[in-house]
Amino acid sequence: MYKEIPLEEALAILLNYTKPIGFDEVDIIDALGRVLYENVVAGFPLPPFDRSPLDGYAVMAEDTFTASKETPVLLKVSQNIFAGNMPSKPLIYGEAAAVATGAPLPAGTNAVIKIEDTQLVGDQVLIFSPLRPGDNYINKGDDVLEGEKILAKGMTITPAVIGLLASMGKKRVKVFKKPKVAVLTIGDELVGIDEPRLPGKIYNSNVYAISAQIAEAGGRAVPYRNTVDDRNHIAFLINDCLKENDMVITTGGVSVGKRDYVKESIQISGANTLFWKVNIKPGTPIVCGENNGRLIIGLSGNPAAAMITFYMLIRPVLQSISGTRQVALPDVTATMEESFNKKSKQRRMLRAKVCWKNGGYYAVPCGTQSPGALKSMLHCNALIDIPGGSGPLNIGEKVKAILLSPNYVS
Ligand SMILES: Nc1nc2c(c(=O)[nH]1)N[C@H]1C(S)=C(S)[C@@H](COP(=O)(O)OP(=O)(O)OC[C@H]3O[C@@H](n4cnc5c(N)ncnc54)[C@H](O)[C@@H]3O)O[C@H]1N2
Ligand code: MOO
Repeated sequence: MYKEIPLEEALAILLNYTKPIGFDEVDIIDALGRVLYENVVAGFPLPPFDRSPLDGYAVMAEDTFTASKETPVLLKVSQNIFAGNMPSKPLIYGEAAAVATGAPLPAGTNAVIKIEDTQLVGDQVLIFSPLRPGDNYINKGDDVLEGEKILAKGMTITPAVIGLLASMGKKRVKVFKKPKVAVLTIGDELVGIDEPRLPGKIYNSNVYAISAQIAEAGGRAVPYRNTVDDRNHIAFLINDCLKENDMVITTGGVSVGKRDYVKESIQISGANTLFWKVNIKPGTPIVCGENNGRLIIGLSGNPAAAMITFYMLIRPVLQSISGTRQVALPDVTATMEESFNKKSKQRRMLRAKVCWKNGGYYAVPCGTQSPGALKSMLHCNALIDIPGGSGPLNIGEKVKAILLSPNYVS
């Protein structure tokens, strides 16, 4: 006999099985969205030399103190330095060096004047405005110091991280290995999207939606062809999947129907059952087993229920295995903009659209809340976490809204 357990307890059980599984070394161009497995210390400063931020003239500011439009200062142009070239000699009083944006500055320079405030006359230049030491001068190490720890293990790789790695001359980077997750969809009624859909049959959408959620959570989905309701065959497939993958997710066949075999198949496969049923609606009959530290998680076949329990229970597990530091989804207090008329005997995750307006978050339930209604997930960017035993929600009521992704809130 299994006891329905709270969501937090189920998550705590699963998080015991989230040891990272090593690292991959990838080209930085392929590293976007991955999680850094190494600390990165700057081997040299950025910029690596004192440089000009402007096209203009490198000068000694002291030479320009008296310069004005009416009484310009005349300096000899001693050299031309383009970006990528080194100065041929140091600067001395009375001289200027023509410099391009990004060019290294010659020793002796302490300021740069932009070309618009000068006029070239033969091999001399008229300076029309005064400079202070340090004006338009970028010091070596202005951005990054040599020996500075610029990137830390556990950071998600963003375009800026990739840029920094490249500016350090790093072509390859160590990233947490993505867990390989097998997706096994179960049900006599299922057909693949490349097969004819005979009467009574439905297309297998879970394999696609769940695989996409796995990718979004930092895993590598390994979709299997849907399988029929056969307890021994499901047990065989679970074991087969475990040979090649770090985790198995199944959908369908977890409730109390005559052909709901997943609980039994987990046992036949030799795995230990960790729990069956979590106090959350939709998705209550979720079942979880473990074999040699690898999880087998059986989700409801109902497409919306499966997606919601994935967000609440599997996403944090995959993120944790793939090295991401922030595991919990953020939640905000939102005001109900429409009512929700049902009572919630069990804890309920209500699909909703949350938006920010007039200085606060507002929530509108997303249409039908039936566990099989997939379209209601379309505009859903949040789940309203309604405690068990709650009455209907009224307009204006404050609720806890779990944001599925901050990027989804408009
Ligand atoms: N007598 C009871 N019946 C049910 C109970 C209960 O407590 N007593 N629990 C209900 C709850 S809650 C849920 S949730 C569902 C869970 O059902 P199963 O996980 O066993 O899923 P199935 O029956 O296999 O399928 C449910 C539904 O989803 C469709 N489905 C299944 N797989 C897919 C797929 N890959 N792609 C798209 N759609 C899929 C399936 O055809 C069914 O319509 O049980 C309740 N019943
Ligand atoms: O738990 Mo289920 O409410 O039908 O998805």
